[in-house]
Amino acid sequence: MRASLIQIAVNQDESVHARRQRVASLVREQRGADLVVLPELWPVGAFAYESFAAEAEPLEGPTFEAMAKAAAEARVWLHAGSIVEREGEALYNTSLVFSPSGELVRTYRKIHRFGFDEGEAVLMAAGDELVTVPVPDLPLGVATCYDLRFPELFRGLVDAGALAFVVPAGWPERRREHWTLLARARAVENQAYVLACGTAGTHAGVPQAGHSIVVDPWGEVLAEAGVDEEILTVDLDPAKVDLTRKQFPVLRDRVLGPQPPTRA
Ligand SMILES: O=C(O)CCC(=O)C(=O)O
Repeated sequence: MRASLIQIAVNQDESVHARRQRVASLVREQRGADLVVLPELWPVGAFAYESFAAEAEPLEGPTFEAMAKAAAEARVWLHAGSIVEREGEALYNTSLVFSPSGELVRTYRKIHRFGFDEGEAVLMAAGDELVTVPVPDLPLGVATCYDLRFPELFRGLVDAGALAFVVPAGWPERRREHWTLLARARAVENQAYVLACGTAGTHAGVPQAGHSIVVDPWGEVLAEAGVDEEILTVDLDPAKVDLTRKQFPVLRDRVLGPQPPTRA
């Protein structure tokens, strides 16, 4: 299974509309991949809090339209990162996942909002549902950015059958070491692939970490981006998850939680 992570530069000198067009064409260029992943809140910028309300979209708004079309044209599973979703008065940080026919198959509303008593934590409502995506051979568990700091969410996704985690983010440069360390930790402790796709550039005065990263179920880094816009393309072997879990069956030794489902 071939995956492409598109680490988009999110700078405020590009309009949301122009970025949407540009990203749609980058997705179309990934034809031949099985899975394409985009970062968190790439239309508006994860730290552009002052623009959240103005750029909020209904679920089936302009980003949905552009990404559904791009997924169908490229014939890929597309984790289209997240948008500021408006439902009634509430805003959510909502990820959209499309099938290769361009059908919206899953949405995920970020559960852990970042900012403590500011920013996203006060402007957005929290999701409350774990979400997995039935990609053939490699079921995905999804999480968003700050969620990476909460291992219980990932354990829940393993219990729901995830063999790989997709984590779109807009992680800031000043905590880049945490980003790569936590991505590897989630892979090692759950014996699963981690595909963590961040943003490049600077918006709202916050330089982004870049360094999108793909980690295998043994914790080896398969690919890691630099700080600029970049596309990472990696080949994943779903059998490696089963093999790692069989050869070093640490998940079987869990005392405090349920056993993950066994696969034939
Ligand atoms: O946890 C962090 O250090 C960054 C999280 C973040 O930027 C976010 O969730 O938007």
